Amino acid sequence: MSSAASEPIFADRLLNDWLASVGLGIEYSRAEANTLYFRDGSGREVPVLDHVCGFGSLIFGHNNPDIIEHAKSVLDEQIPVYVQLSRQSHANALATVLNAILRRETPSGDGDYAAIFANSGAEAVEICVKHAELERRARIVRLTDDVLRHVEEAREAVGAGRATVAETPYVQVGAARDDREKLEHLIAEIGRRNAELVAKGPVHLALENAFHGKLVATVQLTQNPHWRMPFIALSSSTRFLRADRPEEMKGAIEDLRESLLDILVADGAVTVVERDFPVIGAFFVEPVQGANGMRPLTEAAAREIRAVCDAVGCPLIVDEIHSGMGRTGAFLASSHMGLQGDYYTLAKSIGGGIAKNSVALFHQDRFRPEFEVLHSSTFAKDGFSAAIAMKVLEMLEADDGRAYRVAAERGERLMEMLTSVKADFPEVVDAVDGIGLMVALEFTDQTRATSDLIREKAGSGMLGYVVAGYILREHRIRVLPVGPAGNSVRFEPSVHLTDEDIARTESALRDVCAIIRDQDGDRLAPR
Ligand SMILES: Cc1ncc(COP(=O)(O)O)c(C/N=C/c2cc(O)cc(-c3ccccn3)n2)c1O
Repeated sequence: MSSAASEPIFADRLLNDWLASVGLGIEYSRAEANTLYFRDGSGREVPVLDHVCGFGSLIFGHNNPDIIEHAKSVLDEQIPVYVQLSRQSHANALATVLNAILRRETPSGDGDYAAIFANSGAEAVEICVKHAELERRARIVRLTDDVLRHVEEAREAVGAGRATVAETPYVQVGAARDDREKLEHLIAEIGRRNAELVAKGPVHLALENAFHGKLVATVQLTQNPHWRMPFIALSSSTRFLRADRPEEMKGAIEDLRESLLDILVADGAVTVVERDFPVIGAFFVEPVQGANGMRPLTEAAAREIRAVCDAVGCPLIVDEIHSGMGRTGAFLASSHMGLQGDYYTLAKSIGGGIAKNSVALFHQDRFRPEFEVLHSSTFAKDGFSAAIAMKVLEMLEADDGRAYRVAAERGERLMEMLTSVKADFPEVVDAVDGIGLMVALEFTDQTRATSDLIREKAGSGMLGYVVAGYILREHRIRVLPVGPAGNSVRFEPSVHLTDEDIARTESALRDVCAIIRDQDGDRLAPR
């Protein structure tokens, strides 16, 4: 395999060709704070304002000097990085700091979350899928043990002549007429049906336009069909629900309801009863939807989702991988809307922009200790990423949480600017949304635009990428679309965002909005 430049291409051939086609095929050579640098044809360093910031994984910016210094110091000390299956007190030290923060930021404030560390956000979510299944299976075992005990009681009662089996139970389970005199056939039919139900996997709940990762289980929790459908046969199914339609949520729960058959003896009669079966494994929720225009949940939706999980008995998993770690002006975005989780996931900025790390946190009332040895991975909980995570938490919590206040204030300035652009271009900007430094601007539907280029790119979901290529080329600012829609641009810079950065961004956005307003699409054409 070789490219026109005669060098062999073994990685990213398709991706790099596509990036070049939309004007994003830049190779960066240096990165610091909110700035990326690339070298132009004459070798000169060209600065680019970065609003993508590692898809929101750089709350303290690229190569933050304090984090880099800490990394160098721990490496110079030759800390043990990989010492699996030994006492690694740094894990509990990190979990202790996280618990103190969760006690402050969760609505119940009753803290005590067990921590399982991993290597990526999706792995943290996969861990939640696995732990939720442990919980669900434990509920199923309690139910099936009850049924086994009741079957023995029925056998004993009928055998001793203390109970009889009328017609109804046989009809209930559809037993054949000639089998209706034999209790054993009733028991066998109940056992067969229950075994079928137990053998089925769980159904998971998530919100429409959810993004929870792209591993085998998590890609089924990510609604984008382009990423999810090719692998749908590999994992449990998900019911995607609208957070703003509580009645629909309730209807979906009813629609998914399954019953386990049980057999009871009362007043000399054997009866068959139906018992709720735990089909739903968990409800996965992003407090701010990264792939859905950075839309935050409302407090009402947070209450509804909590009520659904309480009614169903499944864990509510708050996925803070994108929204957490201070990005929205609080450690947890869910603290803004009072969303109380049973599990929490964190990743991205916990790595300080230089390490890979993630964590799943399980409320002690639900945590199953055996899980600590059921899930593992070679690089998880390593000494280096833990040291970096401790430094990041220290920086976030410093000066009574100054970083959160800075994120909130910078986010307000950014949102003010976006709102003013929307006000001046009502026919071009459909929405601006988000919290803190997790915001997005969505364009109006351009699929019927008069400009051929704008219409075609909007129709293929590529308008946001072409706009990003234009802004990069003409304004030296890096933005990317949000999620599958593609007709939006996301802003998730670090706390180092300056007023000048915001002014430059405004100028670039007004330029693009004027192009779209005037349908001057050819100016957007990648060069
Ligand atoms: C809430 C949430 N839960 C789990 C994950 C998965 O974390 P990892 O990427 O660390 O596995 C993410 C990470 N987000 C990645 C992401 C979020 C997003 O909105 C778009 C894209 C993306 C990626 C490639 C191309 C286009 N878009 N990627 C997340 O935001």
